[in-house]
Amino acid sequence: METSICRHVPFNSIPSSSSSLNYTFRFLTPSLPVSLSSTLTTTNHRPSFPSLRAQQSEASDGSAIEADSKVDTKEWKVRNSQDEIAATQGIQIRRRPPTGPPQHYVGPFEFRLQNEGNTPRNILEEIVWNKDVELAQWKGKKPLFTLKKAVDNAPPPRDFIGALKASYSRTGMPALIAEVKKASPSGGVLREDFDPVEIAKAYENGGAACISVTTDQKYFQGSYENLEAIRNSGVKCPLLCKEFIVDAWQLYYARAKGADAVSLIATILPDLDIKYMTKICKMIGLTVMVEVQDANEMDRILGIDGIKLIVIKNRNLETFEVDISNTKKLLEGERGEKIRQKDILVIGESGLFSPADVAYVQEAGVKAYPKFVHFFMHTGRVAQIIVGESIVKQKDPTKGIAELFGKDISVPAALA
Ligand SMILES: O=C(O)c1ccccc1NCC(=O)[C@H](O)[C@H](O)COP(=O)(O)O
Repeated sequence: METSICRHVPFNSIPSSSSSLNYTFRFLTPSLPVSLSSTLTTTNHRPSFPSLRAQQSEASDGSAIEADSKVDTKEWKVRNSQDEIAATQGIQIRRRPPTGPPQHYVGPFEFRLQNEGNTPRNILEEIVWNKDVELAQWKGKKPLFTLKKAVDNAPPPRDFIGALKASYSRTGMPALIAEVKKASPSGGVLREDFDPVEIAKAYENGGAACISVTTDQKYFQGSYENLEAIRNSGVKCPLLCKEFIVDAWQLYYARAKGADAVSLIATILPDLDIKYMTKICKMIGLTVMVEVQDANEMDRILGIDGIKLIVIKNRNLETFEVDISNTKKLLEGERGEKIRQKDILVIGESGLFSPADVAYVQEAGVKAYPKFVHFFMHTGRVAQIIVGESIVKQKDPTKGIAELFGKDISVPAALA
């Protein structure tokens, strides 16, 4: 193995409060999270910070190579500092492969084996690394300023939360966000004859409140074209763009393609990114939900102001294990109380296949209120669910919804 090194210090042992890291962070991004600072400037698969590059080139006595080397070093430190900040919040997913330091780097704190650890540790990390490469290509083709124009011309955002509440009030059962997805890493290809618009219409006819559309191409065989086609097809249900969002560019793109809502994944995104992305969503009219899978993530998100929708995932994205009691666990005790106080809507997600599963998550987080109060109370309990596999696999997804709920929840013709 090639080495540039004499001693190996594990990544986590680099002092996260080192002045060099803090300096780099402030220098590049006075007010934005590091990961978002690249939104406006990245054009290839490695974030290059042109303004910094320009400054460095001017500062060196005309030596472009030396300047490039310094910039590479700074970029490398910035990327690593991103992961360090995330790690302090319990985030294990590394946003990019931790490639070794640039050739000329002689760091004050660390020496490292080159290429060590450049294999994703799990499927989620692999998806995120791939997203980074994909995004660089997309951004090259559609820079942010062109997207901003497209957002201005997009069909107006619809009331995602209103649709969920209306459905729950109508049926007394969790409002369904029905997922249009062709394949998934855990389930493989779920449906060969996949017509996204037909499936979305079948869901709407079956009583879905909202529709989730997976847009990741490589792992879910989804696309933004599917999202756009459903939006333009006359389907009235508000649309969730189900993506692995790692960059604000994706928010603009989702809105431009007609999305009404997006989901942010706490397993991937540090708090600062979530706060910043939430602000952007508000600006462009997207409803935000944040997905959590454990108590630490739930506590982090409950500490962020302005989050109105929390998705509790029953599938561990790192291991694929499904455990629907996760929803119940995360709503117990003080957490449940805080959710009620903050007026947050909870969505149960993944692994729901039967009326018993739906009833189980519906009961999760329920306090001992009289039944008629439950009927009007959306917060603090699971009054909405996201379901993909169990209904998309059915020959007739409309019937699939009735089977999932154990009854017909479609909107009566007189109300439609
Ligand atoms: O579903 C997967 O295999 C998967 C793997 C890695 C990351 C995310 C994954 N799923 C994303 C989703 O959000 C699911 O599509 C959603 O929870 C619906 O789940 P289900 O009803 O079990 O299809």
